[in-house]
Amino acid sequence: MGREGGGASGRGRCVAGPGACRRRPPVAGLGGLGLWLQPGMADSAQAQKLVYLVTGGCGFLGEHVVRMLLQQEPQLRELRIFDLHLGPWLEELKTGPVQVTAIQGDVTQAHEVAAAVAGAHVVIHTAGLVDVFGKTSPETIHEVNVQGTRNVIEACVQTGTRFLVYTSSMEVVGPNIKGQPFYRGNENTPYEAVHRHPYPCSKALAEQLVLEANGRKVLGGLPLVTCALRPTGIYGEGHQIMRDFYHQGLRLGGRLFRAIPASVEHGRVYVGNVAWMHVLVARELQHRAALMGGQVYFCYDNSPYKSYEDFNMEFLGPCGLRLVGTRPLLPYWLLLFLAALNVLLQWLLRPLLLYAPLLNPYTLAMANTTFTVSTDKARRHFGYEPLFSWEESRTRTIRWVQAVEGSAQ
Ligand SMILES: NC(=O)c1ccc[n+]([C@@H]2O[C@H](COP(=O)([O-])OP(=O)(O)OC[C@H]3O[C@@H](n4cnc5c(N)ncnc54)[C@H](O)[C@@H]3O)[C@@H](O)[C@H]2O)c1
Ligand SMILES: C[C@@H](CO)CCC[C@@H](C)[C@H]1CC[C@H]2[C@@H]3[C@H](O)C=C4C[C@@H](O)CC[C@]4(C)[C@H]3CC[C@]12C
Repeated sequence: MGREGGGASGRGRCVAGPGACRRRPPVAGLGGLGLWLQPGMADSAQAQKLVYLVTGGCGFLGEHVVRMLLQQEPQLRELRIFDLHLGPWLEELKTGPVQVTAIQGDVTQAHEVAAAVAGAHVVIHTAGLVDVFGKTSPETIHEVNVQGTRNVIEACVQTGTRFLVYTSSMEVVGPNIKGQPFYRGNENTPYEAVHRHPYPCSKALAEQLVLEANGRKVLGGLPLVTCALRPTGIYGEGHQIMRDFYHQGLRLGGRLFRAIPASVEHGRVYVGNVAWMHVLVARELQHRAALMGGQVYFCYDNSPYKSYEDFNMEFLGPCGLRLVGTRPLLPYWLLLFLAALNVLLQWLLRPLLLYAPLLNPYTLAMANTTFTVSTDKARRHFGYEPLFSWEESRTRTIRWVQAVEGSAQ
């Protein structure tokens, strides 16, 4: 089978700045948080021989990947979790049959990365700075997302690790700076991937590095096999932005005000399915290197196509919030003005405090531009089917928001 590339390749331009097998379903409910409980549920009948490293393993997605690996990867012998900030929840994982090694480290430090990678069979690189709110400088975003990824690749080459899965992003493709819609497109849909914001620029550069590294000889002479997963907007247990919207709604007396037309579709995917896709890709990359090496895959599931705000209401609605208005309450030009004002305020206040509201010109453009995917490439290449139905994903997320509510009282 030939390479699938072309259209939404994401090898776009940055115009500014440096820069199938379904196994046991995860067990629900961790202290009411809806996170998964049981560590080390790997099937003991199969040989446990592989060492996996998850960078960013304590982040929103990373934690789900870690728990999913422990539940769904029978070949796992040791799981290394590498993160700048280690979570206390890691302790509970250490009692299971799989050796869990927590490594506090920084991806920008090549020697720390190399030490963590040495001896690992597979690296899942999810660590990154996700910042579209101006909290971090463009230089730092570039350093962590691009140089950090370069360090991971070099560590694989130097230490002989052959399989690398990179968590990329839909933003590698778009929405682009022209705000052109990408309507239910796939990995081959033509689209002008041109970015200006530091975050998508950094993800695009990092993804390119990962894909170009496919086939490089690692220590021992065998080829490195890489691929990149591009989630759309991830939601689910632990999603900070959902939490922010929820608290904003509570502050506004249980209301959120519609700012985006209901007709603008924004792609969303459940975190459990994104984690499952990572586990499956990591496993199948070892058997289907010729087909999967150097490929990109959008992360998808059966979550409905909706606007960003309407989608959030699927969870926030049952938790008592209401979205006011069937149309945006403010005209777009006024929203844009407020977004620009926020940028000015952020700049003025910077010496005193960090002002980083959800609304800025970039987030407004993101939310206001249709970007949805419809693809079956992951199913065709490595048998991916979502592990969680939409109903399950929704229920789990609602339960988690309700627990956030409980803990806030
Ligand atoms: N959240 C989304 O909607 C989304 C969508 C598409 C892609 N992604 C990608 O998924 C990955 C994970 O995103 P997330 O939403 O879980 O973000 P997150 O911030 O929750 O997790 C990122 C993790 O990386 C760690 N990290 C940051 N800098 C590091 C460094 N220098 N060294 C080591 N670890 C470091 C953080 O401590 C954190 O635990 C990112 O690469 C992001 O670009 C996220
Ligand atoms: C104008 C506001 C009125 O309610 C709504 C602002 C919403 C924004 C804060 C979010 C809209 C789209 C989101 C992004 C998208 O889902 C995909 C992303 C890719 C990923 O790699 C990182 C997260 C994000 C950039 C995500 C961030 C939040 C939005 C911009």
